[in-house]
Amino acid sequence: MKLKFTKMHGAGNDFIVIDAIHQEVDLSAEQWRRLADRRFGIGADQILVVERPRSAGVDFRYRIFNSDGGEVEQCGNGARAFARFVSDKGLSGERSIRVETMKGVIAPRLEDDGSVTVDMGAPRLDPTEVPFDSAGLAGWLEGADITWPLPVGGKTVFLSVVSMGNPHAVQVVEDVDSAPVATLGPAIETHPRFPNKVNAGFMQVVDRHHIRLRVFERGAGETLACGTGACAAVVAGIRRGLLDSPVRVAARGGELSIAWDGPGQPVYLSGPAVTVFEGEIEI
Ligand SMILES: N[C@H](CCC[C@H](N)C(=O)O)C(=O)O
Repeated sequence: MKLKFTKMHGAGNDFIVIDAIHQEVDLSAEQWRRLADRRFGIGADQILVVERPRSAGVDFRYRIFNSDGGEVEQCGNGARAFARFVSDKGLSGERSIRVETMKGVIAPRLEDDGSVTVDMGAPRLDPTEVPFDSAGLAGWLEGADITWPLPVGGKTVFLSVVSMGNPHAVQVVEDVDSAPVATLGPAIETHPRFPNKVNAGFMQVVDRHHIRLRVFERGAGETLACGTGACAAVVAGIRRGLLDSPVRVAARGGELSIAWDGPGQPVYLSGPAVTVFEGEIEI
C-alpha cells in the first residue's frame, strides 16, 4: 500500500507523521519497524499517527510507535510536531487543540514565535503508577522525592521514578557528556523492576533554572531530545529541591523549556516543531 507521510523533528527527536484520517493505516509492528528503519525505511525515532477522536471534547487521537514497533502512551516532542502537522495540513484551524493519547488528554498550543507549548498533564509520582517495583528497596528521601538505590550495570544508581503517561527513571550525574548512557541506559531500560521497561534519563544540574539532559529512550535508544524525559527530569529535580520552575533543558539536539507548579499541576513543555520533508512510500 502507498502511504503519504511527513518527516518532522522537535529538537532533533525525529518523527514520521501520518494522517490516518484521510488514508487507511493498518500496519503490523514489523511494518512500523521498517518505516522507522534508518537504512531500509524512512528512518525516525518514533512514528506519530493522526486519527479522529474516540472521546467527546477532544479534537484528535494521537498514536505513537517507537522505532522498535511498539505502541506507547506518550511523546512530548511528538505532541509539538503533531500540532504543527494538523495546522499545516488544515486538519485544524485552531491554535490550541486537545488530543487524546493512550494515557490521557494533552493540549498543544501554537505560539506566535513558531514554537509550541504543550500542557502535558500532571505527572504521576507514585512508583506503582510508573510502574516501578520498589519491593525490598529502601528509598532515600531527598526533599519531597524518594530516590531508589538500584544495583545495575555493576554499580548502584539513585533513581527518581516519574510517569508522564510513559515511564521515566532519572538520575543526577556530574557531567552528561561522560555519563555511561550507552551502557547504563539499556541496562536500566530493561531492568526487571520496570515491568513495562523505562526511559532512562541522565540529568546534569547547571543551575536552579538550567539542566543538561541525555535520555536513553525505551524502544528507540538514545535520542537527541526527549520531551517527556525533560518533563520527568524537571519534576524530579524540583521535588529533590535542586531546581525551580521554569527550567531550561539543554538536550543534544536543541533546547526545551519546562514549567511545573507542583504535585497535581500540569507540566508545560515548550520547544520547536520543524517540518523537514514530505513523501510517499510503498509499504
Ligand atoms: N520512547 C518513549 C516514547 C517517546 C518519548 C519521547 N520521544 C518524547 O519526546 O517524549 C517511550 O517508550 O515511552
